[in-house]
Amino acid sequence: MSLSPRLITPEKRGEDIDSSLRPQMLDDFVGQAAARANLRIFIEAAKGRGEALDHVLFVGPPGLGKTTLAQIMARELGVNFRSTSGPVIAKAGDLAALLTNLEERDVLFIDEIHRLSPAVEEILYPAMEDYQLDLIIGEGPAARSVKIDLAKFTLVAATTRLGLLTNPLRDRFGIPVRLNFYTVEELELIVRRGARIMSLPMSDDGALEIARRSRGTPRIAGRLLRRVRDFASVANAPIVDRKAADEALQRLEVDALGLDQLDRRYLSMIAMNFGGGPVGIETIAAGLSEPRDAIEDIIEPYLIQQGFIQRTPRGRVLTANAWRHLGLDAPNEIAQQQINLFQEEE
Ligand SMILES: Nc1ncnc2c1ncn2[C@@H]1O[C@H](COP(=O)(O)OP(=O)(O)OP(=O)(O)O)[C@@H](O)[C@H]1O
Ligand SMILES: [Mg+2]
Repeated sequence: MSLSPRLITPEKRGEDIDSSLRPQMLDDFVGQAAARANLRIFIEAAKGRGEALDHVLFVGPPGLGKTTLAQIMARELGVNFRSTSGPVIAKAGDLAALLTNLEERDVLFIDEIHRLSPAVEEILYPAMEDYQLDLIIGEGPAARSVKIDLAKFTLVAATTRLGLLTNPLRDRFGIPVRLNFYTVEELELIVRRGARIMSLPMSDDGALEIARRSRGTPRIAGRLLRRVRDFASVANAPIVDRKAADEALQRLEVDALGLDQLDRRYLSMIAMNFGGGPVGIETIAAGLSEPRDAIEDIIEPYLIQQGFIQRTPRGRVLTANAWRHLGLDAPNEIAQQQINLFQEEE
C-alpha cells in the first residue's frame, strides 16, 4: 500500500532512517501520555517478576511512533528486539523459524500484522497463548504433527487497521494500545528536540510553525524539519524563525493547517465533483488514482480528526469547515445543518 510520493506523507521513506531523531527510552518519548504511563507500569511489573511482558498491540495511523515504542519496550525490558512484518512472513515455516530462535522474554515485533496470511496466523495462536508451536511435518499419510516448546516471549505488533484483524488474533493481545494524533504542543517539543540534535538554531515561533503544520504526526514533523533546514542553510538564515519556516513550508506546498496537495485534491474533488458528498470511497479512490487502503489509512484519519470530513453509511461528506478551508461557500444545506447543530448545543 502506498501513495504517490509526497513530502508530507506519513508513510516511511528511505531518508527517514534517521535513528538520531528516534527516541531511545520512554523518558525521551514525547506525547501519548496515557499509553506511556501504562506501559511503564506493565514493564516495571514484568521486570519485577522476571517474566515476559504480556503481548502488546499498537494501533494507529502511520508515523505516530508504533515502531519506535516497540523498540523502546525491548530496550526498557533489557531484552533482544527481533523485527519482521506481516507481508514478509510468507509461509508458516518462516514464522516458526523466527519463533524458535527467540530467547526468554525477547520482544518479537511484527509490523503490519493485519497483513499476515491466515495460515501463518494459525501458527501464531498457540505460540502466543501457550508458547508452543504446532507444526505439521511431511505430507499425505506420512504427515505428523509435532509440538515444540518456545521461549516465553513478548509479541509486540503494530497495525494501522484494527478493523482488518481477526477477532481471535485481537483477543490474544493482553495490552492493546491506541496511539492518537499529537497535539501541537507535543509536536513543538519534538521539533525542538530534533533541532537541538541537528544543531539547528531555531526560535520558539519557528518550532511552533513547523509543529502546527505537521498533521499531528511526528514523522512529518521530522521530515518538515529537515526540509526547512535545507531551505535555511541555502538562504544562509542564521536562525529558523516563524518567517523562515513559513517560507520553506509554503514552497513545499504545505498549507497553514499542514494539509498538502493530495489532502487538498481529496477535499476539492469531493467539493467540486460531488457537491460535497456523500461519495463512496471507491469513487474517491478512482478519482484520485490512489489505492483505497492508502486513502483510508493515510489521508482520511487526519481529515476526520480535524473535522473536515465525516464518514457516513452513504459515503464521505465534507463539513462546513472543509468548505471554508478550501475558500468556497458551503451549499446551503450544510451551512444550515451546522447552524442547527450550534443551536442544539446551546
Ligand atoms: N513521540 C515521539 N517523539 C519523537 N519522535 C517520534 C515520536 N514518535 C515517533 N517519532 C519519530 O517519528 C518517526 C516515525 O515513527 P515510527 O516509525 O515509530 O512510526 P510508526 O507508527 O511505526 O509508523 P508506520 O505505521 O508507518 O510504521 C520516527 O523517525 C521517530 O523518530
Ligand atoms: Mg512502523
